[in-house]
This record gives sequence, structure tokens and C-alpha cells, in this order.
Amino acid sequence: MVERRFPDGFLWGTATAAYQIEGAVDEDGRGPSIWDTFSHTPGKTFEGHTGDVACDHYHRWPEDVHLMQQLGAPAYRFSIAWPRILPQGTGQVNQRGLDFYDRLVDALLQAEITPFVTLYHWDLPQALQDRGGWAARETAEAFAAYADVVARRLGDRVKHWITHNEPWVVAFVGHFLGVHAPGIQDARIAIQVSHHLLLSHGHAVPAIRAASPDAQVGITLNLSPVRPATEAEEDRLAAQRYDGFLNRWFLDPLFGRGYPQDMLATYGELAPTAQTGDLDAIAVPIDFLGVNYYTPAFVRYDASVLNPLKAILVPPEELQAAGYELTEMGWAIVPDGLYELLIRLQRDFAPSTIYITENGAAFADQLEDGAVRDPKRIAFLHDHFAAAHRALQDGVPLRGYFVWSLMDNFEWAHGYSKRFGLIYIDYETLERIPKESYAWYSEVIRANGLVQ
Ligand SMILES: N=[N+]=NCCCCNC(=O)[C@@H]1[C@H]2[C@H](O)[C@@H](O)[C@H](O)[C@@H](CO)[C@@H]12
Repeated sequence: MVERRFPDGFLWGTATAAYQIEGAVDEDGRGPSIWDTFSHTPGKTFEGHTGDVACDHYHRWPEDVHLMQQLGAPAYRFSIAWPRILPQGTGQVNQRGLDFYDRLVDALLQAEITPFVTLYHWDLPQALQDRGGWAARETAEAFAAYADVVARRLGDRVKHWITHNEPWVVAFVGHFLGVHAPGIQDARIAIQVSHHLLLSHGHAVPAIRAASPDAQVGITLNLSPVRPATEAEEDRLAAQRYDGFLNRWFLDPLFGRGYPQDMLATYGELAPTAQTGDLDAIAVPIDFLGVNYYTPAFVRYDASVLNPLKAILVPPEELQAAGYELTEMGWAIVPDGLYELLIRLQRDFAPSTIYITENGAAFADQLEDGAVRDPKRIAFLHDHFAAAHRALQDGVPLRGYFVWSLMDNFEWAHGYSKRFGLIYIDYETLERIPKESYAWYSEVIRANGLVQ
């Protein structure tokens, strides 16, 4: 008996990204991306892992589509590799790159799986990085031109488009922390990059709509509820600033309010350079907001003069000592954080539609006697699905949920050391082995809800 049933037509799905699963980095005319450069730079990734082969999805995609079909998920979110489409970032289009995604989309539709296409999931053509990358305003225009090329080819069959995946991570993990490509550590550049990413979104949306009639277009943000470490005033104010840094910096301009005044004041002369019309472009109406939720941000005041934010994340070991269970990423498992986030989004921004475009967890999965028992992942997903159901009951316009990830894959700086998949990948043989959570999720999809 289904206790927590989801609305009819709820879009259950799985999610992946090009550089994390495809491999075939030198095949069929693909050009290098900044992640090819970064992962081949000594010391940047776990044990020097690269995406050169990854899950070899570029060649094994028919088997992967079959696994999706067996799972029974009605939707699949994947990203298109810009360097396969425009190897130099602009100019000459690589038809063989377009052909790959054309075949994949046709196979998904044949399998009655709705494709959700992410246009940018971090693999910027290196040729554009050589011309300034996202720190250069021209890259925003190049992105809109790339979106136009892809939407013209696939827009008759792809009706759900996501311009960007997690611009916060691209800007601040890639250009401030420097632990992602292109590995820059400069606050001013990172803030300017966040502006150019949003601007590129604003210019891509009309291009997609023009080429893909009645398409639904949105953007995916990594968002978290922000919780102060203590009720002390300084921690509560730090949490407010961190909420501005992580959430409101992107949500406010996308929903037509311009950049948050408190953050412009906090950033001072680090604030981005914008041109007339930029904010209007960024505020172009979207059909849905994609939300990637993993864990809340637990924040405390930090007096360091080197930190304009004067707020830092509470370290994982403290969270563990406080009683939180952690995933292999060191992220606290807080299903209620998803409910809290969705209710806040509905209250403060009221998007017409929300999709959870990523939620999932890495655990220390072991292959034993040809099987992978992953009870922790089942519990994680169960509890987060229950939180999403509660939000639905409280009026949140949630229309779908994509589990990260369909299969184990290249986890960026962590390489292949972190496993998020519903399907285990044996990286020696590239064999796909569905984990117990795959069968469990298949049951949830068939019942369209949780049975206990
Ligand atoms: N310092 N630091 N960093 C904090 C980063 C938190 C947000 N990371 C994500 O959301 C990434 C998202 C990504 O889309 C996917 O490509 C990744 O594989 C998953 C799993 O990691 C998640």
C-alpha cells in the first residue's frame, strides 16, 4: 500500500554529466575542455584521475539507455559537452558531436524517457579559457551561440532545457577556492565570473526558445538552507551573509530583483562590473527552477580579515561530533533541509515549477559476490523523498526528482574515489552492476510513492 503517493505524472529521473561519464575525449572531433587540462595537471585530482575514459558512455550509451528503461524512470537529465559541438568554443560546428546527442535523444524517446538537457556542466572548451574563460564577457555571447546551435539541432525533440548547472560552484569552487577547473583563486574574478554566467543564461534563454518551440527552459542552482552554528548574534549574522553568498546572489537577479544590496555592500569594490541591460537579460522569465540539494550549510562567524564574508562552514568532524551522519563527501545527511529549502523557495521566490535536478549521496559501496548492497543510499533517498512529499503537501510546485547519479562516475577533484551511482561501475572492466538502491528506486517509480 502506497502511503506517500506523488502526483500523477511526477517525473522521476536520474542525472549525469558529460565529462563525468562519457570518456572518448579525443574522439569524433571533440576539442579539449578546461577539465581535460585541469585533470591532467599533476596534483589537481585524486591520484591523478582524469575523464579520459570515465564510464565510456560515449560508446556504451545503448546499454545505459537500456538500464534506464529497466529502471522505469520516465526522465533522464544529462549534459551536452560544448567541446564536442564547437571544439574551439566558437566558429566551426562539429557535426559528429551533434550526431552523438541526436542518436542519444532518439534512443531516449524510443524508450519513452523524457530528456532534460543541461547545456553547461563545467566542461568549458579550453580554447575559450585561453581567451579569458568565464572572466571574459565575450564568453557569455559564445555560450548563447552554442545554445543556439544545439537547440536548432535537438529543439524539435528536446523540450526541457537547463542552461547552467550550479553557477555558484563554477564561480567560487573554480575561481575562488581553485579546487575545480580552471583552478583560479581570486575573489574578484570569481564574482565577475558569477555575473557572466548569469548573463550568458539570460542571452541563451531567448535563443533556445526561438529554436525549440514550446520548450520549458530553466537553470539549475546548488542551494542549501543556511543554519547558524549557534544562536549567537555574530553567528546568525554570518549565516545571513552566507545565505546571500550561496543562495540570494543567484536567486535575486534571476527572479528580477537585481543583486542583493547586502552582498553588494559586503563585496564593496569586489562587486562585479555590469553593463546597462545586463540585469534585465538575467531576469528573463524561466519555466522552472532546477534545485540541486545535498546538505545544509552550517555557518559560524569568522573574524579573519582575509575573508570578506566573515563566515565559514562548520567542518564535517564537528558536525559528526554533534551527531550528524555524514556521507563519504563529509556532507551531513539532513533530509529536513530539503523540506526547509523548498518551503523557503516557495515563500520567497514562488517559482512556477521546481524540479529537484540532483539529490543523492556517496557511500563506501563494496562489490561482494557480484552484488552491491547499499542500505545507506536507500535510507538517504527514502528520507529525502519523504521530505519532498511533505513539501508537495504544503503546496510546493515540485514536478520531478532526478537522483544523482544514474551510475558511479568521475567525481571531479575526487576522481573515481566517490561513488554516487544507483549503478556500480567496475572501472577495471567498465561493467555496469545495478546496486540494491537501483531496484528499490524502480519500485518507488512503479508505485509512484513510498510504501512505508
Ligand atoms: N568546496 N566545496 N564545494 C561544495 C560543493 C557543493 C556542491 N557540489 C555539488 O553540488 C556537486 C553537484 C554537481 O552538479 C555534480 O556534477 C557532482 O557530481 C555532485 C556530487 O558532488 C554535486
